[in-house]
Amino acid sequence: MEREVLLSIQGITKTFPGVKALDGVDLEVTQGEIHGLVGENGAGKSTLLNIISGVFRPDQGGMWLCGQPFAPANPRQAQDRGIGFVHQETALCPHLSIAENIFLGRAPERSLSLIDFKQAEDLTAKLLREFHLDIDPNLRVNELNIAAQQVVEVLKALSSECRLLILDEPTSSLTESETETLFMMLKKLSTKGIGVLYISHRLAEVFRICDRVSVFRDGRYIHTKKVTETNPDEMITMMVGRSIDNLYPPKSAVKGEPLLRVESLERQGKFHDISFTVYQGEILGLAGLVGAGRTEVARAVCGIDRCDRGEVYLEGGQSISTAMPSPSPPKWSM
Ligand SMILES: Nc1ncnc2c1ncn2[C@@H]1O[C@H](COP(=O)(O)OP(=O)(O)OP(=O)(O)O)[C@@H](O)[C@H]1O
Repeated sequence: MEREVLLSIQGITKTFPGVKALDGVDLEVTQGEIHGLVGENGAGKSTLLNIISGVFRPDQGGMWLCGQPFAPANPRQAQDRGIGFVHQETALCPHLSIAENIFLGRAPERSLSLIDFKQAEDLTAKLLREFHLDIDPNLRVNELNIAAQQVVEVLKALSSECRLLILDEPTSSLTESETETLFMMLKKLSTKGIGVLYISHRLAEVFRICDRVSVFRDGRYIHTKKVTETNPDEMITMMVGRSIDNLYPPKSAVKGEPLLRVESLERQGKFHDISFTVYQGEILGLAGLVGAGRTEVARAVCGIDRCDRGEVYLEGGQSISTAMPSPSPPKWSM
């Protein structure tokens, strides 16, 4: 079934002193779709989001929301037309409650223009229940972790009857289970017909959550594809503008001497059975989501935090104790 176009962007250009951030870009988001926007750093994604949300005015080009011309002069106008924005860093008031944040600037009123806090609280509780979120609407935002704050941002956008929700790198500070909660919310929004524009550098997420994905490169719109009809390699090729074979230079298959060997490192509740070796001339990445234990492992290897079990060996087989935090990190012999 053809979905109706929610947001249509045509020929948008935006120049900052010395740089053309957007060069005649087009984009179409349909109702109820989760639309990924990907591109390398500096591709122009944030500039476009800022134009849609009324922060910047374009130099050229036009936008249409539900078929009507859309040219917000400021974020308030964009919000009034149904644009919701969840920022990478949440923009909530930390000392106000969840309900107060959600209804800030447009709280329900009683007689004599007094704010009806009870109604704001009830409406917030209803929104939270709708997403199966067991959070007290009266909690102050500074008592919430980043994930819960982001949930509040999403609910804030929804309570203002948003038609298009824009999320900019929403999972960068979330754990795996928090990411799942966010995805559950986004799926639910899409079933209500709300369009979602999802900006992320994490292609695996884009392929998991999005229906279609658009690629930008150097301020230009490149292509839009259904995620079922493309793959991460093709996306990367479009993002960087050359074949994926050239993306990373070939590496030497010959390993140098082992410099650091970590064996069965364990710290209760933090990480378990971590073993790896780093060889001369090698770059070893520790990947994982927030809360996966990467920082904790690195701190333990450096002797900053203690471990319950395991060994760390330096070049030449010298073992360093991981049982107690070192007064000073071990000296690496290079
Ligand atoms: N306010 C600004 N003033 C001057 N130049 C800017 C401004 N905002 C963005 N730019 C420039 O415009 C270009 C596009 O930047 P933009 O932030 O939109 O890219 P992006 O795709 O969002 O990158 P990232 O993924 O790193 O956020 C870059 O060259 C950037 O330096």
